[in-house]
Amino acid sequence: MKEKTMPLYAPPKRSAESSPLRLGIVGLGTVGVGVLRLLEKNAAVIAARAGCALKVVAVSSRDRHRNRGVDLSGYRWYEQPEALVDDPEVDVVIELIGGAEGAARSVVKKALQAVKPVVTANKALIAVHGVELADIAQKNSVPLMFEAAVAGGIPVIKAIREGLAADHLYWVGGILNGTCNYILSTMRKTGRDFAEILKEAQALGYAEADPSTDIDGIDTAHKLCILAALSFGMPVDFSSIYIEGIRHIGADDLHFAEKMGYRLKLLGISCLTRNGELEARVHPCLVAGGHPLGYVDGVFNAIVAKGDFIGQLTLEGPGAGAGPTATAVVADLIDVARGSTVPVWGAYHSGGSPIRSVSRDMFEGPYYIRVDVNDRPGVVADITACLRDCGVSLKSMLQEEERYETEGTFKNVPLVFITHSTLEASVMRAISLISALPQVVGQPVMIRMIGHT
Ligand SMILES: NC(=O)C1=CN([C@@H]2O[C@H](COP(=O)(O)OP(=O)(O)OC[C@H]3O[C@@H](n4cnc5c(N)ncnc54)[C@H](OP(=O)(O)O)[C@@H]3O)[C@@H](O)[C@H]2O)C=CC1
Ligand SMILES: N[C@@H](CCO)C(=O)O
Repeated sequence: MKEKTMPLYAPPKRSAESSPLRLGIVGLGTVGVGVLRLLEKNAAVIAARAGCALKVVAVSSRDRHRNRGVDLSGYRWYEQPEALVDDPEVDVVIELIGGAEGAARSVVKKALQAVKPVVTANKALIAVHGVELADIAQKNSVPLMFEAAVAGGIPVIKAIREGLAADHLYWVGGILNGTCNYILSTMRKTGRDFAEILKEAQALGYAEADPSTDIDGIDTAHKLCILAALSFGMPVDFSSIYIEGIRHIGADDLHFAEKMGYRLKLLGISCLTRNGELEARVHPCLVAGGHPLGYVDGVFNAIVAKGDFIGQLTLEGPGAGAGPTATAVVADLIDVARGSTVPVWGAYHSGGSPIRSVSRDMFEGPYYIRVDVNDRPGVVADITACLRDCGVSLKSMLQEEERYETEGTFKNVPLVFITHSTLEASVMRAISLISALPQVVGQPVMIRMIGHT
């Protein structure tokens, strides 16, 4: 057995048992203000569970004069978030700025180097610089906590790192971005426009400062990177994760998916392959009816974990927004106050390079392929010949009544094919042959699928 490399963490020193744990918050946006409100409203229950009061003493944000709807007069204000770390009365630093670089990174690094516990909701930072930060935290025996970084209010990090600590997990993934799930499920239910629904998600405080981070799948990949690291006990190289967002998803594909008994979700999926390699990917995915992820709608997130002894476990709840995210941040603060901590990646190990995901050629599963064609005799035979030549087996096919404009005497119609489980490399080859057929209009659309379990 490997020697444990991380000494036990001692709770931050307070002047007396009864004295409060003193907090400094950098970033007073959706989550920062949510944390202030929660700490104030639930102060008594939080103190009872933490063993001491949690008291905010200092804050920092960009604009001192912005009305945030909360009274900040009782806190010391820092123009520079790094200066807050130097405040000797700040026991714990709470980073709620966001972003993998800039002030968020320098504040967290500085706090850990100063042996001040850090609580953050910043998945970008942990996914991209987690290895470096975890090394500092472990070297200094200081907690680096990030429950809020994955799936907002769902305590998934605690569940995986502590609740499932005894099991060998081999699959973990799910719906990890509230904004995308809100957009896709609202589009499906209302038929409304993508851009309009995105604006709504922004107004509700779900979206990242730059919402392309959400809709291009990057936020999901950040969270997946953290989940995979915790599930498989070692850091994951973020740059190796395959990422595809939801910009290209149109009403047609939502319609066909529904008609064929599937729901379209943006999923983050990570698993160990038959060869024991890591597979980590983010992409829109058709989920079969009856699958636990199929009916998770709106801003809700859900995570499925599979392990040798647990079997399959699903956690579902609000994945974004001020209230849910604040509960995760404050739960971490309570752990810090109690002096309880766990190794950052869930296992005591001596470090090592982050593991990389296999490439997309190796992905395996069923696929949905939509091809818009000029409806001439033999077109289906030509397409299925391409699939046959690439070793791709068909499970089902759908052709609706023609709905497209006429072109000459033949109409353009969408054909939808669902394949049996197959290698992505074969599907990509087949699609490139299909797109070269003269009857094919535009580019075929390919969407990955997962089955019932
Ligand atoms: N919103 C959500 O539902 C969730 C968010 N998160 C994560 O929580 C973190 C915060 O997100 P959220 O509250 O939504 O973000 P917001 O954009 O609402 O707030 C960010 C805050 O950081 C402040 N800020 C930005 N740059 C600096 C800087 N250089 N120095 C000091 N303060 C700065 C801003 O200041 P000012 O207000 O003065 O402009 C603002 O108050 C992010 O890491 C995000 O990914 C995690 C889970 C859910
Ligand atoms: N922008 C993120 C916030 C929660 O991490 C989301 O929509 O899920």
